[in-house]
Amino acid sequence: MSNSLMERAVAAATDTKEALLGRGVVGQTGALFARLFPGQRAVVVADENTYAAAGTAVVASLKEAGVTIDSEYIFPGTPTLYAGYSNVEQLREYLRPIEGVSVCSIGAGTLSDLAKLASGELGRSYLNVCTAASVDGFASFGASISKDGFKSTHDCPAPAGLVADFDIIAAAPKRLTATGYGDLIEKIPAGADWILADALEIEPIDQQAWDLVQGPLRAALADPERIAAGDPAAIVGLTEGNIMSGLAMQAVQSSRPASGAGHQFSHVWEMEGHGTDWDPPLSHGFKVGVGTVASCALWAEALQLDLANLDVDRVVAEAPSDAEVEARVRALLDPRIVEEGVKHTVGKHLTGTELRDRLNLIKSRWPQIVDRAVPQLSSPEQIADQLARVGAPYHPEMIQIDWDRFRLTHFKAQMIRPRYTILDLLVEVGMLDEVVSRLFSAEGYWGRHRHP
Ligand SMILES: NC(=O)C1=CN([C@@H]2O[C@H](COP(=O)(O)OP(=O)(O)OC[C@H]3O[C@@H](n4cnc5c(N)ncnc54)[C@H](OP(=O)(O)O)[C@@H]3O)[C@@H](O)[C@H]2O)C=CC1
Ligand SMILES: O=C(CO)COP(=O)(O)O
Repeated sequence: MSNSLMERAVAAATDTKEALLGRGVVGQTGALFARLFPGQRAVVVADENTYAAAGTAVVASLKEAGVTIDSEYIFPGTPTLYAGYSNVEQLREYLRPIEGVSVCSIGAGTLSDLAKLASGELGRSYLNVCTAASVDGFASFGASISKDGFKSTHDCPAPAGLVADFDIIAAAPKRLTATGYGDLIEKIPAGADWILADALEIEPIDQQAWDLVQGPLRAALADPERIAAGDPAAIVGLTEGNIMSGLAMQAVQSSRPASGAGHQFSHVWEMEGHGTDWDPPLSHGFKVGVGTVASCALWAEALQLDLANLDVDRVVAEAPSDAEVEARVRALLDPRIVEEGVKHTVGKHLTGTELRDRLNLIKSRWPQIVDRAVPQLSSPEQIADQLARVGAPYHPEMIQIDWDRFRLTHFKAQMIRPRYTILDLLVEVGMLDEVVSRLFSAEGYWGRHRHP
């Protein structure tokens, strides 16, 4: 990636002033901290695993730059730290009485989100040293935290500074690199979801954010074998791709540029607690990867539909009422997340004239949507092949999601976020049931791929 693209991304960011990416840049952490937070002392936040990966180098660099270390706040390494709100509160209350400090956190997705939200709730900015290329959330504007069982992105500022040392990141366990690939590859169907929302005048594409994510995406995903082998050059692309996605989310203060229906599959499983008690826990990117295959399979079916000849009168007449939609959500979703689900699903459900107007727009714009979405998308077979080559799961069986549960996730995923995706289009045209049945029939993608 050109330096100028990263510079443009940081310039577009609202909170991040500097991002240092390169080999050995951990040694510049102290100088960066001193530039960003002049006169402040540092609270080093890590857990035992991430401290082992980079703690000594970070502390040495802070000291060398003359930064006073107020204290170290180290979460236990086992059980694996969870992105739960109680951990945010614990860290926030530790920090609250200490004046004149900023956090220098060391970690991957979970630790960085805990530091981000705890700092954000105190109105303080912070700096993160990334220990793996495992997520796109390092530079994003919000923190993905579970509160009362519902995992969502909590608004809070992104870090003022980021350090991504490729030597540290390349040495992280291989599963973390494969998980970062899973998070990144969903930007392919997420882009198609955004094209759809743009064409239907629901959420216009922000060209700058689009370019930051989609520009370097294909190159970053191009060589899964080299990424799996830990080749530093290939891991550079993956790290940059994920950080650019975070900067794009920051620029538009929304996860839209980086997250579509494929992510929603992952969020459902996470909110159901699937794999959170495994050792190691089932990662975000592994779930997102399987969700990406599912999303591309849905898109492939949708593109075969003749929506330019949609019978709008029939669809409006057969559309369910709000009460029927609510009953369906209540029947499907886990009790812990059902109220949020009802709010989002009923909130975006259209009836009557509003539905008619939307359907007429779908009908008239469908040829244009197909023309724009086709070059953006990959087939589910291609996505599964790329995930297999990087060493990430590409089939629900590989993450212990059984068949019925997987099929039902196609419906639940539409219910947990307000974001308009391919799932919402299929719901509005009254064809989600039919499309899912086809996918799971003997001829459909999942029928033909019953096992990995
Ligand atoms: N804010 C946002 O926009 C986004 C947030 N997320 C969130 O990020 C979280 C997932 O983050 P992810 O990075 O996948 O997982 P974790 O941060 O949980 O890290 C996974 C494991 O790797 C360990 N680890 C990290 N780096 C190293 C290293 N260099 N050497 C050895 N072990 C290491 C961690 O140790 P330890 O447990 O000790 O930390 C942990 O056991 C989820 O909560 C997800 O929702 C995901 C995408 C976007
Ligand atoms: O996980 C995310 C990006 O990787 C974002 O999640 P949301 O789409 O729920 O904001």
